[in-house]
This record gives sequence, structure tokens and C-alpha cells, in this order.
Amino acid sequence: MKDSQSTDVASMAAPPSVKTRPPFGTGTKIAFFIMLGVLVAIAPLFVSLSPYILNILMQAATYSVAVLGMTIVLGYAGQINLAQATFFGLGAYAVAIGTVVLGLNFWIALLMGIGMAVVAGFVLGLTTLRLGGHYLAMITISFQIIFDLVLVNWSQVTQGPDGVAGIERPSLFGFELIDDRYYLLLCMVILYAAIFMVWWLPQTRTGRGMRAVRENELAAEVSGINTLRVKVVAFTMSAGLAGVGGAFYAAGFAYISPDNFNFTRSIEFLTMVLLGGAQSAFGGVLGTSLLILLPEWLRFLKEVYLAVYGLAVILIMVFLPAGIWGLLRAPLDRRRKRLTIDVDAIAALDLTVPIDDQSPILQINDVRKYFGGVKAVDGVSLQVARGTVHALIGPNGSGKTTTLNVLNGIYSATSGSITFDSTGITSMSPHERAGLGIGRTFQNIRLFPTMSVVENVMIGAQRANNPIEPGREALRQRALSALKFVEMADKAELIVQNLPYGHQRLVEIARALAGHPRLLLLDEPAAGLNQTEKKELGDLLKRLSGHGLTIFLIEHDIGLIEQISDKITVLNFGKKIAEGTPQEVLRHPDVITAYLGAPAHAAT
Ligand SMILES: Nc1ncnc2c1ncn2[C@@H]1O[C@H](COP(=O)(O)OP(=O)(O)OP(=O)(O)O)[C@@H](O)[C@H]1O
Repeated sequence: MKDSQSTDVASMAAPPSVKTRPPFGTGTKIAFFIMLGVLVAIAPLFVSLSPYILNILMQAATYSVAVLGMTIVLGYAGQINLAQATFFGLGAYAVAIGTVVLGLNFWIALLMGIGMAVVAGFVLGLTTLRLGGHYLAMITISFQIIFDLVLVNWSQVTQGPDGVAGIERPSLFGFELIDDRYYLLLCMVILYAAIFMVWWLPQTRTGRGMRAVRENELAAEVSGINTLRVKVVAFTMSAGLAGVGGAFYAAGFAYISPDNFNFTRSIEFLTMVLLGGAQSAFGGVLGTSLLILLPEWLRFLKEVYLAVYGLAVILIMVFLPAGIWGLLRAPLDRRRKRLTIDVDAIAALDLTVPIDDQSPILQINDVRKYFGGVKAVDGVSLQVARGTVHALIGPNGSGKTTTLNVLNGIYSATSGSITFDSTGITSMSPHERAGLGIGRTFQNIRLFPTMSVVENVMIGAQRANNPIEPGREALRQRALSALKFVEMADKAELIVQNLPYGHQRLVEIARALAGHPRLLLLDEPAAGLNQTEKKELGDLLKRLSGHGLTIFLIEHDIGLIEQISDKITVLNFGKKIAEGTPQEVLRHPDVITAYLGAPAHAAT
């Protein structure tokens, strides 16, 4: 067993800050954003606009707030939501019924509306987000249709198809917002606050988690993200924003009816976010404004206007998959490739794992995993000693990956128990296991393709209980240190899907290392690598084990296994057939028969 305390002491010193040179600093962006906001918001006070135009702008502003919710749930978290008009309607009806029927103050009714939308979003998220894709689409559609039916048929409360009229605008600090221009100003302030929140979100832990879930949910969960929580938060925030938009819409137009909040409106919101660019706050607002203004601009076409309108939307969506905003910001993305990073200034990676006792770090006791009649893992027991490299080998289909998946919670065991560092983890979820310090890589690389290299690795660094300082900068520094360890720091700002295969493998290992693992699970790390890359991988694994990290790996490359392993366990048909040092195991007759099948190898 290696001494984990041998880690370079210098690496534990506070890391110096490493700066890249982004095109614009955050401060400049915020200043620009505020200036533009003030200009746009006060413009109607100085420019003479007809009541019709003011109405269109009010509609665009309130719709945009709801569409920003779609940016969060669809653009960031990748969850389909075809019920946004429901949440929009909850906000609107709370204000309408609250102020007109119950005589409540607007602001109280607004809070009620937001509360109702948030609760509905939370409940819908909680009950449906265990399902994904088509199922989620169908459930949100059903939710939308039920809401529509309730609005039309529960007429004692909603006033049915006639709708609610006479909704009054709020007053602010005693100032009545009857003038459309002032009400528009209020809507713009609300919109700006929403844009700022949605723009800022991806830079937070939660926002980064959402993007990771969108890109690869399984990898996000295994890296320590509570994916269900992230999805529910996305749904809840999205519903809350829609509620806000709906409330201001209702007060702005004084009259609402069920037609404003039906399935067609939800599809409109979806189209708006996709058209503008689902992954950007600005895209959502752009798409909303365009879809509201386009019919006005095309009105001169008279009868053919609807056809041209539809065609324009289809063409934009087909030829601009990232939306119009994606096209506009492409030059900025190109500049990103030229960002430089001072690799020498990055602190060395601290991999220190305290060895408090000599008991095995991992104990698998009589674990079985059956898929119907297939006994993929059939009563396997093994122990992994601290600070060792332990390999799991066996012929194809012998149950290796299934064992690893049961180990980190992707599959729950049919029976048996698993103890990690004296804690029973058998019934824990993958993210909870990651939170204890179990890192993992996959046989088929699972990264977050459209995120940058450093963002990918930051996801690993933000697992629960990672012993690093709080805050974004500490996460980034940890990620850069992990990248430096695998010699990928100079590529930190590149988008990960543009890297060659071998580099992507290293990024995946760095992501696991950034989480300060006490146990690293590697599933065929050498798969797909050429001879040079395999040699480099072998050296990297030796460096890792030299730091005292415990590694449990599956690998088919016997040369690599012999080179780095302290102990080998061999599986065949889901059962353990041999265990011991490489010398013992690779000469074991059962192993030669079952796995190696080449007596010549035994003689080497
Ligand atoms: N989700 C699943 N559903 C049904 N059967 C499965 C599932 N996953 C694995 N199996 C079966 O379990 C057995 C063990 O598969 P597993 O992938 O664990 O083997 P392996 O040793 O990792 O193979 P390889 O070396 O080819 O990756 C195989 O027969 C496989 O078909």
C-alpha cells in the first residue's frame, strides 16, 4: 500500500488565481446590460408611441418573462415543457380573480399567483421528472389540457369562457400606473430583473448542474449532481417566471379569458424560445419579440401573410438550430478559442486522502444483479484495500460493467451489500455515493459535449462534501488543477466535443479527480486509445496511485493491468473465479481457460 501522505505539500498551499482573457469582463457586461436596460425602459417615456404599439410592447415584455422560464427548463435543463401557458394562466387568473372578485390588493394577488404557479411547477416537476422525453411531453400536454378544461368549465370561480374583465393595474408607492407608458416601464423593469437572473444562472452551481443534466444526465448524477433536484428546481423557477409574466399581462390588458392560456399559447412560448435561441436569456427575449412583431411587419402581405410567417419561422428553425441568438454570438465563441491560460500559475492538484484506518475502503458482499433471467452478477464478494490499484477482468459479458454500475448506484443490487469506508451505501443514489468520494469514468466517454473543458471538470468539483473553499473561483481553480494533472490545462476553454478522443478521456478522468475522490472507478480507460496514448494513460495511473489514491478499474489490456495493478479479481458468467496478484491470477488455469484462452500467455 502506498503512503497517501506523500502528496506534494506545496500543492496544499492556497492556489494562485488563474486568469484567462475573456472578450469582455463580467463587470463590463453588467454595466452594458444595465445601460441598455435603462435606455430601452425609459425610451417609451420620450418617444411618442401609439397605444397600439405600447400594447404590443407590453405583450412582448410579459410574454418574454414567461419565455425566460422556458429558457431555464428547456434551454438550460433540457426538459420539455408544453404547459408553460398553464403557469402563465395561474399568475394571470390569480391577479384577475384576486383583484376583481376578492378585492385584494394587486401585489397580494401577484404573490398568490406566483405561489400557485411555483407550487404547480414543483408538483408537476416532482411527479413527472422521473420520466423524460416523450413521457414528459405527454404529461405536460395533459396538464395543460386539464387546466384549459378547468378554466372553461369551473365557471363559478373562473367565470368560464367569458373570462374576467375590469382587472385594474397596480399602484406603486401611491402612484397609479394607468398610463400605458408607466405600466410598460414597470413591465420592462420586471423583464430586466428576469433577464439578469436567467443570464446569471448558468454561472451558478445550480445553473451549471442544469446544463450538465441537459448534456448527459447519467454522467451528471454520477459526478455528484442531484439530477432530480436540479430538474425540479428548473421546473419550479420556470413556472414562477411564467406566473410573474401572466400576472402583469392580466393587469396590463384588463381582460383575460381561457383562450389566452391554452395549448396553442404553450406552443407559441416553445416556438419563441427555440426561435430566439433556447440556451440564452437574450435569445428568449429576441424570439418573443420577433414572433410578436413579425405578424405586424407582415400584415401588408394580406392573405398570404400567415403562409409567409409560418415559412419564415420554419426556415429560421431549420437553418439556425441554436436560434437567432446562436448566430449572433458565433463571433464571440470563435474568440473564445483564442483565450490563453497561464498553465504555470495553476496550483498542483491536491489528491491527499487521509488514511485513518487499515480496513478495506470498499467491501462488496455477495452482490447479485439479475436482469430477469440474466444473472449478470451472481454472488460476487471482494474487498479493495486502501491505496491500491485493483483490477476487475473477465471475458466479454462476464458482469464487470454491471458490477461497477451496482457499485456506484446506477443499478440497485438484486441482493447483497456494499460498504464504502465503513458506510453502507447499498441503497444510496449515484450522486450520494459521489458525495462520499467515489469518482467514476465510463467505457463510452460521457462528457457534457457543448460545455467547455473547464466547465466539464467543474461539475466534478462541485460534488457535495468536496473539501474545497466555497465559491465559483475555488471550483474553477480545482478544475484547472485537475486538468493540469492530466496535462490538459491549456485546453481549458475549448468546447469539449471538439477535442480528439484521447483528450476527452483525460477530461473525463480530470472531472473525477476534481471531486477529490477517495476511490476512483475506471471502466476500460484504455478503450479506443492508440499505443502512445495507452502508454501515457499507464503513466498517469501510476502517478495517481503514487499519490495514494485507491483505483478500481475494469480493463481488457492485460499489459496495462500487469503494469499497474496490485491485485486482480476475475469474473466469468457473473461469478468470481480467481483473485490475487497479477502473477498469481494470470497463471491461474481457470483464468487461462475462461478469459485468456492462450496458454502461451501463461508462460510469459
Ligand atoms: N441493462 C441490462 N439489461 C439486461 N441485460 C443486461 C443489462 N446490462 C447488462 N446485461 C447483461 O449482463 C451481462 C453482463 O454484462 P456486462 O456489461 O456487465 O459485462 P462486461 O463484463 O462488462 O462486458 P464487456 O467486457 O463486453 O463490457 C451480459 O450478458 C449483458 O448482456
